[in-house]
Amino acid sequence: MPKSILAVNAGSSSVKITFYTFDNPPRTIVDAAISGITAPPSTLKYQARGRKHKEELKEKLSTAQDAFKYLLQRCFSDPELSEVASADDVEYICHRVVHGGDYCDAVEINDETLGHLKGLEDLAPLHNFSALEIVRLCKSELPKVRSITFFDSSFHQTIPEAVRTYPINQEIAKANGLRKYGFHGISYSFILRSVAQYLNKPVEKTNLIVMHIGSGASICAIKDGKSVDTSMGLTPLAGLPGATRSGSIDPSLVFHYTNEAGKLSPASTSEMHISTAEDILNKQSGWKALTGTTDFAQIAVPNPPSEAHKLAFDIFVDRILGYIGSYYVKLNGELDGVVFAGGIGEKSALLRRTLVDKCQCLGLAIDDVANDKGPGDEETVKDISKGSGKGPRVLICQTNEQAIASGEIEVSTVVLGPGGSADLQASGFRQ
Ligand SMILES: Nc1ncnc2c1ncn2[C@@H]1O[C@H](COP(=O)(O)OP(=O)(O)O)[C@@H](O)[C@H]1O
Ligand SMILES: CC(=O)OP(=O)(O)O
Ligand SMILES: [Mg+2]
Repeated sequence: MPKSILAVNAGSSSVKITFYTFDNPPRTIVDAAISGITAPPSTLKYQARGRKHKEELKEKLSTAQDAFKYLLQRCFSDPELSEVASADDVEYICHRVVHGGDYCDAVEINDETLGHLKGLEDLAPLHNFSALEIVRLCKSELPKVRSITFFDSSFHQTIPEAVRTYPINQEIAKANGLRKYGFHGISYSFILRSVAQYLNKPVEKTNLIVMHIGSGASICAIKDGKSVDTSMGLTPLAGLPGATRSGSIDPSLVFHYTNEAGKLSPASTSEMHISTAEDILNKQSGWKALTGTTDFAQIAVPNPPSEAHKLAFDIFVDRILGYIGSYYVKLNGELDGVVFAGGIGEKSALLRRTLVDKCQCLGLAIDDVANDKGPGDEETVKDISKGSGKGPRVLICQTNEQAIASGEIEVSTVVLGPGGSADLQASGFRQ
């Protein structure tokens, strides 16, 4: 029987997996996701062969690894999916890894690349550790299957030097790799391709401001099909606030928060060295600190349950507007569209309307009916702009980071060969 490709996306609050056929082009066999890992009970979404299923899970899945094991078992034990019954049916596992340092391309996992990636774990404390734990699990429990890692940061290698450089001592900056990397690049790559196709424009002539806003939130300015700026930085902490992240703050705040903040966190292990300050800003801030919930669906409501919920909403709107204004100027006002994506961007009509109403001076306008309805299940891109087509479009894109494995997006030079015969050496994987 032909083998399959498994794609894994470990986000900060969710794990999503998709099995694809190893064909050209690949077809989806099954999509399964667990969300709400940081706000139990977790929810399972499962979709295969036209069957759709959603359930609240009784099992306590508090880590990405537990969620991944659960999802894998669920797919392998589905009697209707004979083509993915065990690890023997899988040719490759494609992992989304958030921080890839200077890697421009995907890499195949071996002892050397795994060692290199381990060195980057501290730079994405909510992500790389979990993703690499899944990589390690696959290595030990599915040893015959080759693992390929794709990086969120690769898409942003085109950011100009003046934008990616922090104004600090450059010897120290270069020695320690201290620069803006940017993340959510696998998603931005998928969105760029999908939106360019939708607008009937060549990718290399497409100019967009894209928001990927979920538990982690970022925004990206894309000029002529290339990332020219993005709100996240050295780590995914910079820029917009998120479910548990503060986003950008005055760096000096760390020294005034508490004199304990510089110490290593009690949660630090020999695997992960994160300071109390990093723990507070990454895991104990954002919506959780302001309102007690990490679920933005409880915040983005017409009548917020408390002043704190309203404040959280207003803060998010304020920070996003700041970036839209800045990126509009950086793109010289030459904009094909503003795109909403990610869990919040795709689902919150209220946030989209509030933001677009405040961007009228940029020529943006929203169609309330289309906005309230949102995209249909099979609709990757939906136009929610008001008006005849003049001015930048306002779009929703249902992003798909697992599509890294489908070969449809150009995260790197990697091409999974036709008919399932991938030649890793020739196709640009570093081994
Ligand atoms: N209807 C909704 N309105 C507003 N926010 C929502 C809604 N549904 C889900 N969300 C938000 O989307 C987040 C998940 O986004 P997602 O991009 O899937 O997660 P991750 O960052 O883990 O990849 C949830 O934590 C929740 O805050
Ligand atoms: C980079 C990042 O924050 O990812 P996620 O939104 O999946 O947590
Ligand atoms: Mg995500």
